[in-house]
Amino acid sequence: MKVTVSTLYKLKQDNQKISMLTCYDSSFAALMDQAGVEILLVGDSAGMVLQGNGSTLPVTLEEMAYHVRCVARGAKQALVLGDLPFGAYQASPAQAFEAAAKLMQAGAEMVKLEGGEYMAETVRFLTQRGIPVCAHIGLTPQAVHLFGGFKVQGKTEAQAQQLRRDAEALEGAGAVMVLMEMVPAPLAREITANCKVPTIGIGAGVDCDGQVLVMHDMLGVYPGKKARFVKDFMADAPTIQGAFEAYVRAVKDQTFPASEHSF
Ligand SMILES: Nc1nc(=O)c2c([nH]1)NC[C@@H]1CN(c3ccc(C(=O)N[C@@H](CCC(=O)O)C(=O)O)cc3)CN21
Ligand SMILES: CC(C)C(=O)C(=O)O
Ligand SMILES: [Mg+2]
Repeated sequence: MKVTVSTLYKLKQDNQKISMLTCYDSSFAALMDQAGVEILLVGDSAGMVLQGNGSTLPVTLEEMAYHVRCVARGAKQALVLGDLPFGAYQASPAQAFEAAAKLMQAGAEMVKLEGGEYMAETVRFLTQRGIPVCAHIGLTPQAVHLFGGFKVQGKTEAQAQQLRRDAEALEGAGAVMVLMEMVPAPLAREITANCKVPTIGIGAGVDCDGQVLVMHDMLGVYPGKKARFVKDFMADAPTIQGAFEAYVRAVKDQTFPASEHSF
């Protein structure tokens, strides 16, 4: 059955975990779709794992639209989530709408943007105009140069309080999903409990409503530094299809992420 926003709400209600992987092309999209991955995130991580840059900042909206078109052709059941790239949405709600519309026309069924409370106005602008939005909080990689590296967020009580406010404001503005990256597990658990919409974690512990990994990381083919939250599912799988299936199983039965993958 086609995965929709309602499917995701129902999974949260029923305490069933949601699996998400990044995907950039049609062949992998078909394999992930077959393996039962509910959401294919066309991530701006493409700038790192496909293009070889040291950050996600060089990725353009046109490049993202191209990958969304590729993935949308391979995805039959999975929901296609398109990442808005750096510089395409931060200037104003109107700029964000134009960029989001391009990804929706390319085949995205939801868009993701990075930022906390300060992006609530933009989230409201998009959702009021028919575009489902996933809000990405915690470590927002497009702000890597402000953070001074890909580091855990929300470690001090003041930062934790800000993250709680971020999730609340974005949900209040109409975000249909909240993604938390590099957030201490107990804080992500608390935010998830207080969120009506599903939360997805990466380096945010096992108690989020779902998990996401970058495909190249979980297949063990990314040559860069391996973050703590990464597990190589290819290590114990006979095929790539098997690795995708093992990932979905591990997310569903909550054996991934383990404490060694969490902060
Ligand atoms: N291949 C890949 N995987 C990703 O998960 C990913 C990307 N690229 N590109 C965009 C962002 C950047 N991300 C990253 C990149 C590195 C770390 C990392 O090395 N973290 C260390 C330091 C932790 C700390 O100092 O707080 C770690 O041990 O996890 C984390 C997230 C997550 N995203
Ligand atoms: C790491 C995930 C959440 C992402 O935003 C991406 O792959 O671009
Ligand atoms: Mg991204």
